[in-house]
Amino acid sequence: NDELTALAADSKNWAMPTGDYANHRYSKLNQITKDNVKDLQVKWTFSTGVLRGHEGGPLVIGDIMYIHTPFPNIVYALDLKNDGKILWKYEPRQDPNVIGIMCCDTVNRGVAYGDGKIILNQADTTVVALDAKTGEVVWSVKNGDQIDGGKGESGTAAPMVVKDKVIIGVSGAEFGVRGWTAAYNLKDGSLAWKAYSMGPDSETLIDPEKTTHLGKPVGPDSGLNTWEGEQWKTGGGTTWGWFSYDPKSNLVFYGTGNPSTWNPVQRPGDNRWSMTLMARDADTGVAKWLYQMTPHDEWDYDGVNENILVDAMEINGQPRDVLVHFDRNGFAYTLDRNTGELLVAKKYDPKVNWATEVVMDPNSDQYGRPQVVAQYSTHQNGEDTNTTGVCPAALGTKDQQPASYSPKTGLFYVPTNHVCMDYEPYRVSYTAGQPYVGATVSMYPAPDSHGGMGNFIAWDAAKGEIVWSKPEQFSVWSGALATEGDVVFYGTLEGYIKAVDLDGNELYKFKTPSGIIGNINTFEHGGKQYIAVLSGVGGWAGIGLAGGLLSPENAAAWHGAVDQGREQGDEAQVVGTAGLGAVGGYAALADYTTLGGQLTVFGLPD
Ligand SMILES: O=C(O)c1cc(C(=O)O)c2c(n1)C(=O)C(=O)c1cc(C(=O)O)[nH]c1-2
Repeated sequence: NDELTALAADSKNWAMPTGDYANHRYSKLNQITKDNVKDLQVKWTFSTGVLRGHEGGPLVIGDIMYIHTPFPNIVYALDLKNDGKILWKYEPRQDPNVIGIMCCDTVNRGVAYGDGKIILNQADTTVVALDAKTGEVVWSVKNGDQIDGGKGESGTAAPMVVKDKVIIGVSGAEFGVRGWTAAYNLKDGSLAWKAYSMGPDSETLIDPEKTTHLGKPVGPDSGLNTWEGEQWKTGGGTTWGWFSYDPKSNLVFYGTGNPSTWNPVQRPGDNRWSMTLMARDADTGVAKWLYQMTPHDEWDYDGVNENILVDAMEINGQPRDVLVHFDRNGFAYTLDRNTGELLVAKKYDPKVNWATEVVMDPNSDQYGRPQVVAQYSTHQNGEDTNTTGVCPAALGTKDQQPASYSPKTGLFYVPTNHVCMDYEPYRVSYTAGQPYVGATVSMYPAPDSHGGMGNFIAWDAAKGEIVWSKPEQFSVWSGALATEGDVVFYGTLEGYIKAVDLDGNELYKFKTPSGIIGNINTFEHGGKQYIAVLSGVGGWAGIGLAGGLLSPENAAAWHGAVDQGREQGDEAQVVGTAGLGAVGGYAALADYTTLGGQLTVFGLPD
């Protein structure tokens, strides 16, 4: 999309949720520098009027800022010439029952702009195009199934506009949804293509001869033959993360999530193509290459995290056009993005213990596969056995919180989790629209470390090495921003926005009204650079606060809803394992912050 490419290239704007097609989240703006960032002041604020977790961040196009909220997914257009005066507001009417089928809070990761329209992917999976000037509905399509009597599909992912299409993902692997990605025509919302994560080739848009996995054709019905019977029909592999796009190859990149259920004993096989990086032609949806990072997942290590595209990265003395992906499973992958060749796969947290390594020898029959440590194999330990001390926890060394890449330093700045877990699989039966989880999880800070649950790190993706690591008390659940002013920003679950220098030294912090799980953005208006962020604690890590689950009564209700069919334990155990294990792990957050959606805009003194 030429208009969008031009808008994104002008650093005054923040025209796409991901900053640019390459997902760099880097800005060439350089008025705010490592020397003056300590002087930052709050310029104006805006309450969204909505509680619960605020993910994503504002878009800025010219004089207008667009922000969105979690359910009910309100969109505001704010006037930058007038301290955020409301130009228009759009509030969709949605069935509130959708709240009950969202696994990890009622989040939404942002709206996209294209062709004079703002595209919203609603919780109930309706996709709406709004006139960017007036907020009027231009078109609206029902993307997923119906909530009542449906399969449990919901929407949280940010759309990406590519050429004349908008790419949309789906959530619901905790409900046995079979994941897919759809492309709609930007003009009128008609469906251009839809590609399932598993199933027959005609539905996965996989060409048995031309689509490759680690350089080899995948062969017929590869999305069927690593499943038992019809299990692929409830196979998970949802697509709720970030998209990236390379105009040179016309490929769209994204990852697929966990196979359903979380109980691995119940679904033998590699469960292709869950946990897979996918490169698809933007016009047709046909897959060029696939790479499954975690065959037969046993830990809920969804593969949906962002793919950051870097041109001509020097690897072993050779320039390669790469894709860099920090997976939930604790390995950071560097691949040739044109061929899917695996170049680097290294742990980005030294505590990762479920696998020793990813095999890099193309001649080995284990090529590309993580080498699982038997002690941490929840499958080998079996149903109703608690596998303890697995690192990372189910929410991964990194979850949805996107990293940033600085072309200036050649390094990645990565918000991470430093959390381990106990995981006990149990048998579940599938009922459409009902939870299909199949494991009880509890989480805690990585043992024998700094005691905190997060680190903010700098990563060298050519070498596969941590350059520096800054400990944080809680997981860093916000997206990072790197800038040409040699400052890197991120937010914390307690609510701080923090600025660090290129060595990770803290230069500035400010406590916003609620925990930050949004992504930090920057823009220029009236000749001045600003920093903008949404506060509003929640997401999976903050579900105890967002879902009100910190009391035994509420936790039991939630636990009962999500872990249906499971016997309840004592009160402490119920709270500890509620919210799919996050409530107990992040309980101390309640000492620092509480709910509230707010935008804060920072700038230098006049
Ligand atoms: O499997 C799914 O469909 C699905 C959906 C979502 C979501 O849409 O938010 C999350 C997850 N899984 C998930 O595994 C996860 O860790 C997670 C964290 C968050 C969040 O926003 O904090 N969402 C989700």
